[in-house]
Amino acid sequence: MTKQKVFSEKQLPQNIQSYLEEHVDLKVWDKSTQMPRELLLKEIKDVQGLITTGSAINEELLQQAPELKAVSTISVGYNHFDTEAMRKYKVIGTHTPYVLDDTVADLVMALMLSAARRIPELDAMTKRGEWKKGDDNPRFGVDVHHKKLGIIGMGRIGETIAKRGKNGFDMEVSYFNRSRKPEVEEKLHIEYKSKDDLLSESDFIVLMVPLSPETKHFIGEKEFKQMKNSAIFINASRGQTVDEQAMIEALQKGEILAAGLDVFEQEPVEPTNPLLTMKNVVTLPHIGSATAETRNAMAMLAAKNLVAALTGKGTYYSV
Ligand SMILES: NC(=O)c1ccc[n+]([C@@H]2O[C@H](COP(=O)([O-])OP(=O)(O)OC[C@H]3O[C@@H](n4cnc5c(N)ncnc54)[C@H](O)[C@@H]3O)[C@@H](O)[C@H]2O)c1
Repeated sequence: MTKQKVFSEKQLPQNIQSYLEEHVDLKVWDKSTQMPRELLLKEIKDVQGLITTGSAINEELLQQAPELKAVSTISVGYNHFDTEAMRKYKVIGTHTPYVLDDTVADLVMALMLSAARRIPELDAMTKRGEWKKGDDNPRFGVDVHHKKLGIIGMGRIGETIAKRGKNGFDMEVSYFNRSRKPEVEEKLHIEYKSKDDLLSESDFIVLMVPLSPETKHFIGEKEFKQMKNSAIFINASRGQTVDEQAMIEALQKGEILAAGLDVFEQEPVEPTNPLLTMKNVVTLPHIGSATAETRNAMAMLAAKNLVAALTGKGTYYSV
């Protein structure tokens, strides 16, 4: 039987490429740079499967891929999928939940600690040779342990962060979510709060909702004003869940103390973005799941998802 054609717009580790080659006729974009859209549109004309990381899977693309049956993203967020258009064209979408939860939660803790203890700012100061003997008050940060942690979005990753906050740092953890999670409340001894209460009472606010029309600018001017002036805000979800201009103003006006950001409204972030020059903002280039082990696990899951979706054998995580 002839193998189905699959295109991967991302280079894959050798073991995953070998796995795919056993099952499908694989072609890979062999450069480490982002594949230009027009080339992707050419490559997908006669394929049944596509492996992607963030390209828009929309009507424009689907129209040009008459044989496409499944698209597998190496990510858990799938806001780049136009799910309605994919349903219309009968194209299955798959993603990679669970395998990255601990890695993203670790990064969120790193952002909390870095912002609270001013790690990047003081690391840079130390390396500039500006560490002088004397009073160290100017280098004081704030504690993380025993503080109030409010998590917005108590899903797979939110729960993993709650566990770390509660068990690792003795924090008082509360959450806001679309639906209450009594089993998680009981298991982790955490409390459900309204969005308003969570925003006004938490010392650390972590945003972990998926990006959707409903969550675009989920945190904006009103929400920043509700936060304590001492609050530290962390976003590791998607840049557009936050009104970035409102966040910049909140930081400039001292309405919140600091922020830790893995994601931005525009990625890569523009070099002129005011957030990049603020000492009380920790900035990262969207590396939530970026460890060798986890990216490998995500790529393998994406490969298995795609093979299962194309062959109808086995299970896959559909979006
Ligand atoms: N920074 C990174 O590299 C990185 C890595 C992985 C995931 N993410 C982002 O994190 C998101 C969450 O991942 P997850 O695996 O925990 O997803 P999940 O689906 O398990 O959890 C999301 C939670 O948000 C809740 N939610 C959705 N809309 C809501 C709303 N309007 N109001 C309140 N709650 C709402 C859901 O009920 C769910 O409990 C992903 O969609 C992705 O965008 C970022």
